[in-house]
Amino acid sequence: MALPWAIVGILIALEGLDGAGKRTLSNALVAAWRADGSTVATLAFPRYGVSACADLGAEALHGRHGDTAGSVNAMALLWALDRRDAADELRELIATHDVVLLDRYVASNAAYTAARKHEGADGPSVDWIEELEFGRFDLPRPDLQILLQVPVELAARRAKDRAGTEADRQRDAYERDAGLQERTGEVYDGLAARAWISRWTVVGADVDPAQLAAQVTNERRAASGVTR
Ligand SMILES: Nc1ncnc2c1ncn2[C@@H]1O[C@H](COP(=O)(O)OP(=O)(O)O)[C@@H](O)[C@H]1O
Ligand SMILES: Cc1cn([C@H]2C[C@H](O)[C@@H](COP(=O)(O)OP(=O)(O)O)O2)c(=O)[nH]c1=O
Repeated sequence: MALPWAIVGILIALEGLDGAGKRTLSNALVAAWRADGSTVATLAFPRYGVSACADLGAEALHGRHGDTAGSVNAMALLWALDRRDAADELRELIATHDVVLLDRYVASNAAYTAARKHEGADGPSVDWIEELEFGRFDLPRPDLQILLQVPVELAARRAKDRAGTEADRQRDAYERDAGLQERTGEVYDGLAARAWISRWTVVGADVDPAQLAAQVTNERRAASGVTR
């Protein structure tokens, strides 16, 4: 039964290039919020090991499943179907936590799909993703999207170094494609500039996670009138 005083949490998506440091920043934000007494749930997309669509997408990016990876739209559909299957869980998490933090969300699909097609942030692929995921699949809209904006070279170096040290992190087709990463960064900048779907906060590699966490908490409390 839904409680009349059920929490309505804030849904935040963390976005950025491969190797930008999203997972690292996500961990630090979660630690800061929990230390402050907030309840936090996290989900990372693609949901590897949980969603067959996510696993198929990753396998395709490592050369399997014939020409699947060659189809920009087929890849985008796999990532989108993974999220569609997570929609109920997402709604449940939002209803029961102060903060729900997502490591990649719909904007990843918008940015990579547009970049693969050499389109901009106001091009047809971004509209297609919006209609597919927020329209047809009725996914919850984020309240805030955080773009971790780091130089493409830095993100690429980190992704490469990580592939050397972590056994399960061999670079995939997207990570090996420097041009794609460059264009994806440009689309992300454009999505943030046009406040696509929600408000965006753009932070750099030198972001102070504790400060960012406090800023979000203050804004959430101000918006909801919550004093705790
Ligand atoms: N602020 C940072 N300073 C130094 N190294 C970092 C920082 N953030 C991430 N890294 C390192 O860069 C690599 C990629 O970070 P990760 O958080 O896994 O990126 P993403 O999730 O965006 O792909 C990891 O090896 C991580 O340890
Ligand atoms: C979630 C998502 C990821 N992607 C891209 C970003 C990455 O290059 C790639 C895999 O996602 P990523 O989270 O980077 O997985 P990994 O930990 O294996 O690097 O798929 C999309 O194009 N659309 C999406 O919706």
